[in-house]
Amino acid sequence: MDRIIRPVTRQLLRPRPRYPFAIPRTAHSQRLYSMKHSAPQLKDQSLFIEKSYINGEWVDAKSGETFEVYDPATGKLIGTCPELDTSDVETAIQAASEAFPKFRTTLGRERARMLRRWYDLMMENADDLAKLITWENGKPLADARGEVNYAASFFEWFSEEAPRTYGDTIPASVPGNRVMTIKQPVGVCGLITPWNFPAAMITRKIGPALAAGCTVVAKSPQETPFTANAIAELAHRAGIPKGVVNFVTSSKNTPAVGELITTHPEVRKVSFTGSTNVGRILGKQSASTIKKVSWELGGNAPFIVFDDVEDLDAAVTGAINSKFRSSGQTCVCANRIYVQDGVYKEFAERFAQKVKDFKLGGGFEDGITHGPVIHERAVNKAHDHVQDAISKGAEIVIGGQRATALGPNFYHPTVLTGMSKDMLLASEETFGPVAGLFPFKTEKEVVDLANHAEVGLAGYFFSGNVRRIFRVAEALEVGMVGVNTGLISDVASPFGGVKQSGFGREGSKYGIDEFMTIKSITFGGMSQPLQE
Ligand SMILES: NC(=O)c1ccc[n+]([C@@H]2O[C@H](COP(=O)([O-])OP(=O)(O)OC[C@H]3O[C@@H](n4cnc5c(N)ncnc54)[C@H](O)[C@@H]3O)[C@@H](O)[C@H]2O)c1
Ligand SMILES: O=CCCC(=O)O
Repeated sequence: MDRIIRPVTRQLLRPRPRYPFAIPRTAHSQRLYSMKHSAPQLKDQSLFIEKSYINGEWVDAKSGETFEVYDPATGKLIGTCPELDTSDVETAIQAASEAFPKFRTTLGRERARMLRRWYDLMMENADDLAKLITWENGKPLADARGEVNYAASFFEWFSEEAPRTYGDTIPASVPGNRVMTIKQPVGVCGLITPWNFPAAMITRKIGPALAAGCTVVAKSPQETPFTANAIAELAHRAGIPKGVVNFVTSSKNTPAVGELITTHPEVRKVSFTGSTNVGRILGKQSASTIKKVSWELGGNAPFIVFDDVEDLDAAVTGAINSKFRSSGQTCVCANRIYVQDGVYKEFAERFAQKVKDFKLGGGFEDGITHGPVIHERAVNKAHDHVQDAISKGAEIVIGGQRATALGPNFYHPTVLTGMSKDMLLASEETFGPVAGLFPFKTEKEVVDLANHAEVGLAGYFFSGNVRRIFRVAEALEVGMVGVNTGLISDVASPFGGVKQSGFGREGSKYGIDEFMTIKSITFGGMSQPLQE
């Protein structure tokens, strides 16, 4: 893959894709971008932006400080982004706050059109967005393309929800009263998201926020700010009014920026996706001003295969999809794979065979099925889980080592058998390409094991018995269950967890409610007789 930026002059001469109305362009897109780094060849190189987006402008940190972002596959510098501090983010919050009174009064239909334009622009620029995702996150290009579709689907979906934020009329229990409710936008929202889905985690929050009539300050992850910035540029081109969406970047200042967002009185809602530990900190901070909050936190998903599975190959494929998607770095990845005694051996053989066929490498290389993990700490965590399991009696079927020849962030996809509940992998989210297969005997035993976790995001099982399907789906302590499938992510389906995986639901018909409040209006003296 040619990863050298085209000569700037050719870029400027090239006709730009036009949207069927005048696209406002930022100063950024006129300027010559830096030639100092190698980069994938984007069709529209002006989507690669080393700035933050505040009040409709691309800006630097007032301090002039920046932080560096590296390609996890090659270790090469991608570029730099502004190291915003609290005074910069205060400006973003003020911009969102000033934009709110006007934006909240726009018609749902107008907001629908804005979101639809943003969706269309994401789809028009899908190849470039996918390249940016692969570049800074490492996932294979085909997966990145899938993420762009998924991410854009939240704008499409919530463009359809925006005009339909209905209230109720409610029969009062007080004589003469009439009660109705209206739904109103909660206000300025602070959104904080992780690197594992550089596009989708952001759009899953901004889509419903804007549909509801809120304005936002989104803090993008320090590992993957460039995808977020490209999405911000598309917001600009889609005509989202200035101040309505603000994208801020920070690395070492993140805790201070997070504290500002979660304690600022003008911010009325915080929605965070990330680890349970950071969620706990943000939760405490948000309590200071009693914000409305949504927490999409860590998982440790059980994946159960019962002896009565109808199609063992489908269960193997489901487990592969669930475990190894994004090299094991999704919050809904299977972390503990429980297989009943009667099919354990056969399942393990077929599962390991599929993993042998994986091709590990840089996400831009042809034929690659799995890329690097995000950084060396992630490799170390995966390896620690493997070493811990081996020291407690597990066996390596395949993998179990760093793939050092490819680079420091690569780990061989690994399958372990003979797992037991005292191993680290049973209680901690690995967030890496390590599959541990745990044998079990009974339904009761496995449901107890599955529920023996502080978190409860997703759970999966394969069974051909309809009574068992209902029993187990209802008994699992998780927010999302996959029955005879390993893939549950869908804009139409409510996404979220229970226990220490957090609360709130994203996507679906429920997602917009996280950004609205219900106001009841009671009318008194309404039961007079008809006038003669
Ligand atoms: N439930 C979900 O929908 C979901 C989705 C994706 C990822 N996750 C979870 O996210 C974790 C992986 O992502 P991660 O390692 O980037 O998580 P993380 O919690 O370290 O970071 C997530 C985001 O929070 C920011 N952050 C970190 N410390 C902060 C602070 N003190 N104040 C404000 N912001 C702060 C980071 O910059 C990043 O943008 C996993 O646990 C995974 O399960 C959950
Ligand atoms: O990593 C968490 C989100 C994954 C998804 O939405 O499928």
